[in-house]
Amino acid sequence: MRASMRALTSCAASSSGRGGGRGASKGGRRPSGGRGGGGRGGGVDGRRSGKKESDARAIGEKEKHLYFDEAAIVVVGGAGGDGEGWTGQAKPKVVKNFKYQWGRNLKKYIELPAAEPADGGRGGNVYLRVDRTCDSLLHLHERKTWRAKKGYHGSAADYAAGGRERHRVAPDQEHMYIPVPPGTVVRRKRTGELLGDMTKHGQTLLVAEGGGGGFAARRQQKQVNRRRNAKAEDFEASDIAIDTASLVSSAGEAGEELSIELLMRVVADCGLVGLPNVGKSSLLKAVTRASPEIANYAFTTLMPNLGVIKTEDDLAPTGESSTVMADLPGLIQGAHKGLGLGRAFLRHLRRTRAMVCVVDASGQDPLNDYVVVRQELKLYNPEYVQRPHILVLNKMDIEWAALRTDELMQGVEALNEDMIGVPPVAVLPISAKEGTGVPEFMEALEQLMKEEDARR
Ligand SMILES: Nc1nc2c(ncn2[C@@H]2O[C@H](COP(=O)(O)OP(=O)(O)OP(=O)(O)O)[C@@H](O)[C@H]2O)c(=O)[nH]1
Ligand SMILES: [Mg+2]
Repeated sequence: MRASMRALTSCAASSSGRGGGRGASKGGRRPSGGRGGGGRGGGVDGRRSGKKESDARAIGEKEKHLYFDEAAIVVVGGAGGDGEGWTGQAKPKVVKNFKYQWGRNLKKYIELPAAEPADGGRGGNVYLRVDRTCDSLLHLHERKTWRAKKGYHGSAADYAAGGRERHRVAPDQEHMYIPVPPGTVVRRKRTGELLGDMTKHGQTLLVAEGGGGGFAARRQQKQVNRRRNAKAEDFEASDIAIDTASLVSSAGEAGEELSIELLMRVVADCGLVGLPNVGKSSLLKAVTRASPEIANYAFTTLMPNLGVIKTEDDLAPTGESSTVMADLPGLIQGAHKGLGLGRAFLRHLRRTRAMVCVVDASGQDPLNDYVVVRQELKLYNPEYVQRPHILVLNKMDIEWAALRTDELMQGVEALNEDMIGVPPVAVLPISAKEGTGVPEFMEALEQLMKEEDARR
């Protein structure tokens, strides 16, 4: 598995639909699914009254983490183009007869029949497409409704086909592709029905189909008439316009419209969990090329960071078979109920196969910290504490932490399954800052992932 390093850029909406630059007027609304964060009110709703502020800004830098992994949008397929109305203007075309020779019984000019009115083309479909350079759903908050292009009308058939030839049917419109990050789960908003789970780069999901084009026909021609009328019967009577020249043509169908909810769960092999400020991001930095923000205060990390574990010779530029590690925001007691950043990111562990629990060995009570983290994981999802994990005792460069290593190791052994779930496969004292013990950690992790692969 591979993943690109996290760079906080919102992916460009590579849609081919009309009005790409138009911001939605009502976007930026807080997505449903009510998350905690009661204390940070004011931001979005307060700003909504602000005049023409872009929605991207309305979300506010600080509140990005509330929105980065969920979004609700409306997708609308393009309407079909209308069938061509018979205007009576199309006249038979008079052209020179190239077979004409003087003296032979051939006409000098011949008449070509008038052009048939053309059917409308199909409207564009709306697809979601996984893009690995995309790392959040933030860009979907900038625009609420995603509408694909309308189909060409029958009258534009020859223009749309780009040639001088007259076409009986206008060509189909291009489709719209909305980029989503790997690990996006898509649901129908009203019913919650699962529409797709998108994990692989390039994977597409059709979410709204474009409408069919309208038909065009002339009534006077008997043969055509029978065929055309049969087609036209598929439509409501009110859709069929009969003009003075007794033409039967129909308007294009409306495109499908659907409200969908998108939810992102990062795709990673293992997740880093622990209380805030214990050095999770520092460890990610030490073992991958990722460069997460590191600072000496709680909740430095607000959104998951991903990194690919460096290989020994670092010879895997394609990242094949490398392990992807996710650094998550810090957990606190009550996180399973939504405290801190709570449930918002606990779901990102869903796809991981293994975990790394980091505790600050220089802290007041590292063993208790470890139990708190395991309990929170268990309360959120009992299955989480059944997955294999490595316990990392970090900040061993601090003297008093190093002095109590043995005591901590023994303490861990004494913990029972009720408190921590399955025991750790390894307990490793390291210093993420200075790099001591990091090679051993990488080895243990590689071993663990190999075993996990073998088990599958
Ligand atoms: N002495 C020492 N300090 C460390 C070590 N690892 C991390 N730190 C420091 O601990 C502080 C927190 O580190 P982070 O990596 O940001 O911790 P975190 O767990 O990601 O924190 P949150 O994202 O807030 O949950 C920073 O000041 C680091 O420099 C270590 O091995 N030794
Ligand atoms: Mg961090």
